[in-house]
Amino acid sequence: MKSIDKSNYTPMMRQYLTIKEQYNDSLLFFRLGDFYELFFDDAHTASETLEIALTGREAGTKERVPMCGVPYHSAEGYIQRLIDYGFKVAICEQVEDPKEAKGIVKRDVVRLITPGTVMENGFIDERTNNFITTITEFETNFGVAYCDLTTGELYVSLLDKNEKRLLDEVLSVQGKELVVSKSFDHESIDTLKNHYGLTVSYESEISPVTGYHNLTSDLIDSRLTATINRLINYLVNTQKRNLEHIQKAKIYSVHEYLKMDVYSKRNLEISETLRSKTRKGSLLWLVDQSQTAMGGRLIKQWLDRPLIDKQAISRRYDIVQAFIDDFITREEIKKSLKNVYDLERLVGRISYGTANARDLMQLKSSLSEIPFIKEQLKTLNKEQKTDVNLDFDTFDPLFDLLDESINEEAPISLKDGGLIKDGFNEELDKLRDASTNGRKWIAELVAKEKERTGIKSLKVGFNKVFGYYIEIRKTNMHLLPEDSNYERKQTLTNSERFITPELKEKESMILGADEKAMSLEYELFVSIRDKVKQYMNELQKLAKRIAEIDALISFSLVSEENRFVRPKLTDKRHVDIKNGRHPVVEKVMKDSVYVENDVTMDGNTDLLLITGPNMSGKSTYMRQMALTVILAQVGCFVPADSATLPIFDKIFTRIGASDDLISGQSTFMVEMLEANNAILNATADSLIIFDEIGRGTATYDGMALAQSIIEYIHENIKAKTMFSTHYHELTNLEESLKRLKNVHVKAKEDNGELTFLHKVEFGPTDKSYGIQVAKLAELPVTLIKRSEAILKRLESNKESVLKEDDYNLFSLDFGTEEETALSPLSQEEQEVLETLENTNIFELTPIEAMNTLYKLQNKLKSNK
Ligand SMILES: Nc1ncnc2c1ncn2[C@@H]1O[C@H](COP(=O)(O)OP(=O)(O)OP(=O)(O)O)[C@@H](O)[C@H]1O
Repeated sequence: MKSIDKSNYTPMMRQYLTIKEQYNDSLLFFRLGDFYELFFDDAHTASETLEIALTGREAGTKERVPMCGVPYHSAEGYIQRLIDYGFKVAICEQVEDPKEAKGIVKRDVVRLITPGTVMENGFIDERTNNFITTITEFETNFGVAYCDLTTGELYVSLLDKNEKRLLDEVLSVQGKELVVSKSFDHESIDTLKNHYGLTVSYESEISPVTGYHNLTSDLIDSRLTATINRLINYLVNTQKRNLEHIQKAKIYSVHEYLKMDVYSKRNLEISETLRSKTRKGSLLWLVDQSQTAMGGRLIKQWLDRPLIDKQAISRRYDIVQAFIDDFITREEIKKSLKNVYDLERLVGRISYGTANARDLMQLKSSLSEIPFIKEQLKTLNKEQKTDVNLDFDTFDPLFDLLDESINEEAPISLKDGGLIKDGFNEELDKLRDASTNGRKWIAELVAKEKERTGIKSLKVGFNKVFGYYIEIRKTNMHLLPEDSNYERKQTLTNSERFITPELKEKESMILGADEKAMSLEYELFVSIRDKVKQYMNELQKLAKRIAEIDALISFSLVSEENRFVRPKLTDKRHVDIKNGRHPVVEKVMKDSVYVENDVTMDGNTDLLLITGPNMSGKSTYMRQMALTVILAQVGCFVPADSATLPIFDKIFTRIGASDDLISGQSTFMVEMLEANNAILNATADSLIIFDEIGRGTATYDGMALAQSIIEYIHENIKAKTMFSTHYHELTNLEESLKRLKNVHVKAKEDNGELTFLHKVEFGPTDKSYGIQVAKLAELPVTLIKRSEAILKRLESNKESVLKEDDYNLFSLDFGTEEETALSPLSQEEQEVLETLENTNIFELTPIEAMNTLYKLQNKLKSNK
């Protein structure tokens, strides 16, 4: 907002402007009575985004100030919408009692809600972490830290100073917000902001914040500490409260995990599908059958960071196997887990001070299951020789405390009573008795007065203006004895309302007791909540253990349901998958059966060159391999009859549609950049998957590039590589490259009808069947015939290159002579012919040729 001369404004507006100056990049929700109001530009933005009316307010100046507002009690939904759009919202409240205010009521921002700092339950997906990330630049490194404020998890790492890796890491975390210093001026920030819509916030301070020293006390490297401090400073400054639940920072290194760049993760559809961006249809969707939100979040984290440590992977296999073998125990634990709530986020809310009585009830319900789960796991460890971590408490005293104190039917509100059980606190019981006795006295009074006056319809009511009253219908007024000590309070159309001194006396006793009880209940509740807080670290540990058990049970369920097998991890560089499947394609196939395929790369084979018709299943075969490796390295079983696999260090993929990772680049350029990335970073322990690399340029260029990339990998990198291509000429490489094998996906042609068999076999394919696929796509018969004729000519030509005079454009036969003779050419038809005449077919790639034909055909169709 431009700087404004405040002197012309009313005092309230001046107060607004002063506060707004400090929150320039946020929408300021300014509390006025029962509304949060927004002014000036904020009002324009909010009214457009929220589709609410834009009004104006007198503010001392000539023109009214633009304004819009939302009721404070329903503000949550509006705030959520703004946060979803990537805005930040500063909540400005009255911070003193208006009755005590001298002049204008003091107001201040009590909290800044940003996409990475939302705590509210309904705002965020319960099965996804809400991470906020930070980057700090050092001489030779980037420090990266991220935190989920709702669960308190905190991670930190040092990366080599490489922009691409930095971008990859930040995108891998899938944070909702990024915090950097204002001076952090790197291209990747623009990419993250503009291309990926990440909210970027600024925090300069990296000196330690008081009270949070323990988070970094284990860190020896001052760069890690500085990185974390920036994040903690930002969180404390925005939340303006104690964030005790943030856990000690966990140091990680990207070298401890299977590396995949963001492009590969997206293309392999690990946590969402490429097209619809939904969870359904992704690998995560398939393997997440967890019972708790914590388990769900952990599976997502695992899929993002598969392991490379054989022992750690095998430990997970052992537990998955144990849960398959002892499915009775698994079912028992599964049933128990259904009653376990999101402990991590509950603890977050307890520490944050926003937990209500229902949250504590959820905690109690969760704790009630823990002793049983622990017993079951103990037996599992003993009988199945597993290594499930049992170093967690069963929290008996905490359970007892919650059980004695919190009312099972407690309301959400903390101020209206009903939170605490009878018998928990003597004083509360007394107050409740007083209130109950008072009410009993009133009930007796009604009976007594009815009897005395003979008025059957006499009743006692209550309203906020004058409390308890006796009500008598006007038609019965003559029955009221003269000596009644009734004092008239209100006359209605049909009745009169009275009070009596005794009634008022009891009333003040009841109301006094109620009020005292409610505030005592609140005090008791807060003190119980504070007691729970003391168990915070232990509860967080419990949450971790439960999440792991839940995730491994999920793997066992998925493995059993989908016929997955335990992989054999080998130290040799062998891949031997028998009857492997693409787990997600198989799962969603309804009418047909997935054709199982082997992947065989023994110690002497590094590259599989895959040929086969379009649509035969080349990409699916390669994706199947990548997903199998990922599943194996997260500790899940894999979709095959048997699988022997090495542990891969990195996966590189270039599959399918063009990606928009690096904006402003052509598909071919992106493809080359990705190929280069793989070539520079892959090792002999990596897996490279290249789908038709080189197809995006002219045939000979593409083929030459594809061949040299294959040769380079074969000679210099020796990574296990799957390379699909339509350049059949490349299959000859098998003769010269010893560690390359041809495989092809089979298809069958009967009387010109093509059937895809999806079966992968050794050897090159004999034909590409491109024209048959075009036929399946129902291109016009005349066009298909013409391409068959051209193909024949090309195939009969030994040099496989058409000479100009082999190919007379004017002999094109798209219709009978009579048809063309009868109708003179329209303008469109004329243009089609001219384009054809002027097109140099020898400069076109097959795809460009298809596109050209498609456009021409559309032109002809539009002419009809
Ligand atoms: N093993 C299989 N069993 C059953 N169906 C399969 C199998 N593999 C692939 N398919 C089906 O065939 C379709 C095409 O597969 P895919 O995209 O892998 O072909 P492609 O050979 O890579 O094609 P193109 O060369 O045109 O890119 C898939 O959508 C899938 O439904």
